[in-house]
Amino acid sequence: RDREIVDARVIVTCPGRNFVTLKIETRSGITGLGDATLNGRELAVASYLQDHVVPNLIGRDAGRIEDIWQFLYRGAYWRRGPVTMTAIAAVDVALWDILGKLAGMPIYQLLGGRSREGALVYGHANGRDVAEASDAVGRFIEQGFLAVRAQCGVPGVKKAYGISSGKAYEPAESELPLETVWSTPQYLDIVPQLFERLRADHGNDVHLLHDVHHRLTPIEAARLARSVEPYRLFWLEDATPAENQKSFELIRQHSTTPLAVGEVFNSIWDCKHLIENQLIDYIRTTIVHGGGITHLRRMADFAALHQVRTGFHGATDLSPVCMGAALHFDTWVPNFGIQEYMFHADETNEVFPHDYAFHDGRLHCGEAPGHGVSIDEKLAARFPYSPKQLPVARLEDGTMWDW
Ligand SMILES: O=NC(=O)[C@@H](O)[C@H](O)[C@H](O)CO
Ligand SMILES: [Co+2]
Repeated sequence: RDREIVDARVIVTCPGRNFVTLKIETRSGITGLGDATLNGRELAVASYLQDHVVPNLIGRDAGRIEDIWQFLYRGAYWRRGPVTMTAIAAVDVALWDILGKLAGMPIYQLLGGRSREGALVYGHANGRDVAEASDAVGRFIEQGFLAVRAQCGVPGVKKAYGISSGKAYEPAESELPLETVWSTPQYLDIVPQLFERLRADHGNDVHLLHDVHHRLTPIEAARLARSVEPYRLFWLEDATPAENQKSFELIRQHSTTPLAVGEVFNSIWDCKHLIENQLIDYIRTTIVHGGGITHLRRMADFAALHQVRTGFHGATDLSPVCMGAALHFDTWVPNFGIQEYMFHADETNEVFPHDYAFHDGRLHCGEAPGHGVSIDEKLAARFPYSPKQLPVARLEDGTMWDW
């Protein structure tokens, strides 16, 4: 009876950017938190939880994590999709958090214990041109990062993905989507120049990553992957949209550049073909959008069978609650690859006190029971939701493209 769920509340707050958080409370007073943030579609998940999931939670045993996952996945009837799986993830992570507090153990211990000291992370360096991007990479190396993602502006393209020139990068910056214009030919020319310069300026030891962000066709992606081979990237991410998982065969045929994909996936079915045919090297699907710890454990174990490693998405639109849970997962998972780490805004960190910490190029989860992240609800209430959507991209002739 102590573990009976007596309350579950959805908290929408905007400290620096919008976040949706689910707080589940048990009869014993122990509470758990789950991130439910879906950038640009936050209120859809808030309503899915508030109106359709929470009524199903009251009265259940918080310890029945798997059964609640199966109930919410199969019981929704309309299976999968980012809204459903983000809502399920929020419940799942909150229940793992409660279990940790009941057991007096950090979540990594519940999963099977520590497999490493800290999670290798990569930071986001960007610049309007190659020189500015190289300076930004240098600053991350000075901060102790062992891995850095580098993005640079594309001549003739305003507001290309990933370019914030200095301030923190927050793509969902307008109430309705910002329309950007995209040019592939210019991009295919500048990226190899960027990495040639980065290797010349910073040497071969630092791990360098790049995010194509879905903007190439498979053969263009194959060409880019081959053209950056001399610079030995840690990975080339989202090289082409992956609804057609087979399209990655074309990239694989032409290059040994490691490939990462999956931040927009929400279940194992989105990447089963990619993984079992070893078309990728890292799976990016993360806990908040991929159905929580319960489902990500299945995905990671399946990936391990095919020597595919994890590379969790970790942008600022995934809250510290997700980062906390992700780091416990990263600490346990045997086939760990790397963890994306963008700095949250100060207000975000104040609303979500946490015990993870960065040092020696790695993020270290804390030892607190559960995932170690809490929420200051009074402070959260001072940041009302502010409608924001992600940009869109069109080609120069107006054709709708991928951002
Ligand atoms: O690899 N990281 C990314 O691609 C992110 O910057 C995504 O554009 C945002 O999280 C979308 O909300
Ligand atoms: Co990405």
